[in-house]
Amino acid sequence: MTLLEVRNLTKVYESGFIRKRRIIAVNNISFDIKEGEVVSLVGESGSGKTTTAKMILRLLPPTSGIIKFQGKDIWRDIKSKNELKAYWKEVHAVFQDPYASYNPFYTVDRVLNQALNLLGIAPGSNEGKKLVREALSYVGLIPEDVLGKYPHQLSGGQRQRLMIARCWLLKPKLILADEPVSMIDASMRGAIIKLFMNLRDDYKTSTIFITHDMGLAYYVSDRIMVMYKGKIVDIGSPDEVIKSPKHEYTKQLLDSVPTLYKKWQW
Ligand SMILES: Nc1ncnc2c1ncn2[C@@H]1O[C@H](COP(=O)(O)OP(=O)(O)OP(=O)(O)O)[C@@H](O)[C@H]1O
Repeated sequence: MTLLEVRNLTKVYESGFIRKRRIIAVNNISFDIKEGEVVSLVGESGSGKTTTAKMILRLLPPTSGIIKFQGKDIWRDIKSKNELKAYWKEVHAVFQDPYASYNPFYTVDRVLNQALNLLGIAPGSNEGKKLVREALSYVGLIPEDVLGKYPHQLSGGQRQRLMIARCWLLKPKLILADEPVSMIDASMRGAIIKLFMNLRDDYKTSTIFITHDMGLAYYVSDRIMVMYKGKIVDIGSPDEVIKSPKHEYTKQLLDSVPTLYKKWQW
């Protein structure tokens, strides 16, 4: 089943008052994401990946084009704050820097409590406490190690695990993960990626992985989309993209990945 449809999506940024400068960050891209599918959006810095994610997350309006989630045009049909909240429960973001997702003045419990509130469950209730314990256990965290702590008291890996625990509570249909392991200790990366795979296997959660790392994309994705200067220049299964890349840029990306054929260690 198709979950997300992106059609002819374009974003043009304009800057400057007197001499207007136009940057075509995303240039007429179209793709679908199916239920339970893990798709990587791979490209160099400035290729338009984050701009694409922000439009899908309904944080940034497109210049033109349509984004449909479960058949609903997210920019036309979502009108009220409540509808937007419901959308963000279904389409959830996990960002590159887990520290930025936390408010330094509050303990980390808040990110889980906010999720419980979204679900209409009181955080202090027995059900709320039980769910938090289950969520932490799902991501391999011991409650006593993290609850009541401030974000700076946890490691980057622990902070990102907590963001995935939040996903476990909300059970979104689609996760947009923007470079989710690039700021995490190399030894921890495989374990964090595995948690996204577990969500896919256990709950059919679809994921869009935004990354510049073709090696990572190869091992985690059902499909890879290569983005270059705002356009999707290659799209297909990892083997298709790697064995018969269509665009010169994809070939260059592949040349720069010497460890691609080394299996990821989970
Ligand atoms: N708010 C903005 N105003 C003007 N130009 C912008 C803005 N945000 C992004 N851009 C430009 O749009 C283009 C695409 O940027 P975007 O952040 O989407 O790329 P990216 O592939 O996500 O890069 P990175 O991997 O570095 O995050 C770049 O040329 C960038 O400079």
